[in-house]
Amino acid sequence: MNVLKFGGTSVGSITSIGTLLDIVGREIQAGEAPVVVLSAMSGVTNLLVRAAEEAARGLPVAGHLQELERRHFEVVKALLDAARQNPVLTRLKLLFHELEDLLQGISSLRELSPATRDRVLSYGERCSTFLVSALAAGRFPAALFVDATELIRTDSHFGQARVETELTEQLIRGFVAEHPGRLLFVTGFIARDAEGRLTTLGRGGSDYTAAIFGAALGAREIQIWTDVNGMMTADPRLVQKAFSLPELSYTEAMELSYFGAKVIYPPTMIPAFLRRIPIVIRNTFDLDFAGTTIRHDCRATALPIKGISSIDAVSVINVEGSGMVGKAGFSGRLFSLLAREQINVILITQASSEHSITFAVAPPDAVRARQLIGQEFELELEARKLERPRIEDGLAVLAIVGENMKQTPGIAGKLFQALGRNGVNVRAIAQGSSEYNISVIIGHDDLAKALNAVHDAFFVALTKTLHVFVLGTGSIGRTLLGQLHAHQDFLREQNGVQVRVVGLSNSRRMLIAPNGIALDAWATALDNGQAEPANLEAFLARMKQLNLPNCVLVDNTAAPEPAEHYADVLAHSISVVTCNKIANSGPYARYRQLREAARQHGAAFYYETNVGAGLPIIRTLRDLRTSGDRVERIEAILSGTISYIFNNFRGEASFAEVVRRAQELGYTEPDPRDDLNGRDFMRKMLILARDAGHALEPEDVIIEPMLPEACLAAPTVEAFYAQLQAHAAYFEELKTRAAAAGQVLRYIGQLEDGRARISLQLVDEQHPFYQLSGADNVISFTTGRYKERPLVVKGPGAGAEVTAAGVFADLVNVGTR
Ligand SMILES: NC(=O)C1=CN([C@@H]2O[C@H](COP(=O)(O)OP(=O)(O)OC[C@H]3O[C@@H](n4cnc5c(N)ncnc54)[C@H](O)[C@@H]3O)[C@@H](O)[C@H]2O)C=CC1
Ligand SMILES: N[C@@H](CC=O)C(=O)O
Ligand code: NA
Repeated sequence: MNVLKFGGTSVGSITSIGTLLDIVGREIQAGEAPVVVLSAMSGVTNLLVRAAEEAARGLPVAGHLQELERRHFEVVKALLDAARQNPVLTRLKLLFHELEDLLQGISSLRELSPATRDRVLSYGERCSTFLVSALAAGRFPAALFVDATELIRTDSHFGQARVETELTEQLIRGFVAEHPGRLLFVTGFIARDAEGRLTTLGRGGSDYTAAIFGAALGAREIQIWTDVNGMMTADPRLVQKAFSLPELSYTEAMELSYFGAKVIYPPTMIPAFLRRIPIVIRNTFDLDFAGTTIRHDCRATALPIKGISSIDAVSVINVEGSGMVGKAGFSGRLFSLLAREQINVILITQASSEHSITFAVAPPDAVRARQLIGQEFELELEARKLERPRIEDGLAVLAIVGENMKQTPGIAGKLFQALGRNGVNVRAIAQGSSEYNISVIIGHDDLAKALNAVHDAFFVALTKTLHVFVLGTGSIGRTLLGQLHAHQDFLREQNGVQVRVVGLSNSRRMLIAPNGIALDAWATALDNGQAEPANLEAFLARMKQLNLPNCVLVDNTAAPEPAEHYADVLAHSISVVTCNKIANSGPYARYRQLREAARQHGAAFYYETNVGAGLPIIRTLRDLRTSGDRVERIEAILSGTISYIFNNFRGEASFAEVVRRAQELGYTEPDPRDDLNGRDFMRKMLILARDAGHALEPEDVIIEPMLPEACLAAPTVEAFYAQLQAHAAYFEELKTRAAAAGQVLRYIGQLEDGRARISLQLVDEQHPFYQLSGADNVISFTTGRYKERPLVVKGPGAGAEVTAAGVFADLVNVGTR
């Protein structure tokens, strides 16, 4: 035999009651008649609470009563033949009259005692259960309405009475024995004390009723029919990727439901646990969902945690002072006091110095708790052995739960890493010695971010979502967005990373869409009504305010403004990926500051494309140094543009024409003068020198210009081209001289003994830099280990495709680090 409990939404509407009766019918067909336990219709308990409270204040309650009647009568009229409606409506009317009298009494007395309140609330279950049993009788003649107050005996703790198990079980068994073959429809939530006064089992107590009946009757399983797909890995309203759990142990279910996941009322677990009866949570509105089963013999899973629960509002109280140190019984006094005053303590931590105790309570309890402590510990406070307790508000609890934690090291590490990398400050930590639960107190504003980041960290079989804000949709930005679009499926399947572009800006327009911008339609999206005029400050402020997990800013501009903000962005634990060289090649102090900010706040700062575009140069240099090698000398060609020019300055084409072609091919900086005057190369040499350990400033890099003075002085790009053309003879002469000597022109950077310089050189066939084509870069590292034959990286070092690919790789590295 099974016990089936249906929650408020399952008895809340004409359609759901139809489904409920089908589910009962299926059970009967499958074998035995179940015991059916019902909640009040959805919303009815709240309505009764309001009616009782308003009656106690002398307010009129007729409206509430009418609403109650309407909800129930509507179902009777829709689901019962006209001929059979009358007796049902009459009996319901009778119940409503009783309720009305009761409310009138409350109103005259202007008083609502807990006992009376319980009586008022009981009408919810009594009406719904009578109603459903009457509807069922047409289809199942064995249907019988059972008022659980006849069978469940409790103490007199109104509002949350404690069940007298032995007596209750006897009564239930006796009743069932007297009614063989009947299909019982039992009121949930309500019971009675020894004096015959009505009591209730606490909010959500209908689940408990089902478990009590299940345990008394030795049910095969207790089914809790609700409106969600069982217990989930996290609150699905906050974590989109939360998924339903197929199985849980009683302890896990208890831990998850104490914190937030209101799918099942925690005390329900106890009778089921004691008799080892599985509890199956099913969804009345999704019959295909197989359910979450809570049982003692769960199958082993590889996942170290089962779920993440949360309480979104708590206050923390800090009690500290020398008076506590080594004082046996101090915490006993403190917590007995709170228990006596019915203040529920959610979480406790005590430092091993015993100098302070921190505990969390629901915000409405905080001030009272502080007052009580003030009274109880008055002497200690006077004697300054205790500080006045401090209350901190605006906090939340996040807890990871799972029995597997016990056997798995590194769980706490993973939790704190996910929190740390997302800049979530942990205010207090508690781990039960049972190791089923690690709880942390964090800022309420960080809760959604923290839940998602922790969910991504533990449920790695799912994809990790990077929330990306992109600056710049020019040559590189546009190409990057195209590559991300083309490879998003592969990235998700192979790397477990999903890139969600949530912000996009160029110098004209910007758009922020927290659910993501379609990567095949970003250009039109930037032009449509949701987008707005660009404003870098507002863009970055919104990015910080959204506080999304695994967040990355990608800078594909050549502008100085974004670089001004990197340190602040990193300080918000938002990673930065950039192909813009400005931040790394400005003052050395800023170069240091960015690394420090990234390190301190767990963010990544990746800029592989700052040197040699997609070629692995920054990474190679870092690997050399982290593995203990010492860079003695760097020799490099790092301007793709100039490389292209010298490789193609042949035949008829003038120097100016070749420069123009380099620009058209996307090798140059947005302003090609930055390439030809050596500034772009200087930035790269400076970044390399710094990454190699030298604290150089921009002016320390010596640039031997390769252009005549007039070209360098050109005030505009067009004037620049005109000057190049005007100096055609100069460049021809350079070319002829080189050819005559069997040499080629190369613009080469060198770093040795901490000194960096860039110069125009003529090299012959013997030189390793002789053989280059296209926009090739080449870099040779002479190091302690690569001494005789240097380590050389060579290949295309400019161009939109290779650069965007380098940015892409950096982004994936943020996701998989
Ligand atoms: N072309 C190449 O081979 C390589 C380029 N890079 C770097 O890539 C970066 C971008 O180059 P391109 O795409 O060629 O430039 P681009 O001129 O084509 O595009 C720049 C984009 O940045 C936007 N922008 C400018 N200021 C902005 C601001 N304050 N806020 C938001 N957006 C802003 C512009 O509207 C434009 O969409 C440069 O920093 C360059 O040094 C790095 C390695 C190789
Ligand atoms: N304009 C640059 C592009 C790469 O940084 C170059 O020509 O090398
Ligand atoms: Na690179």
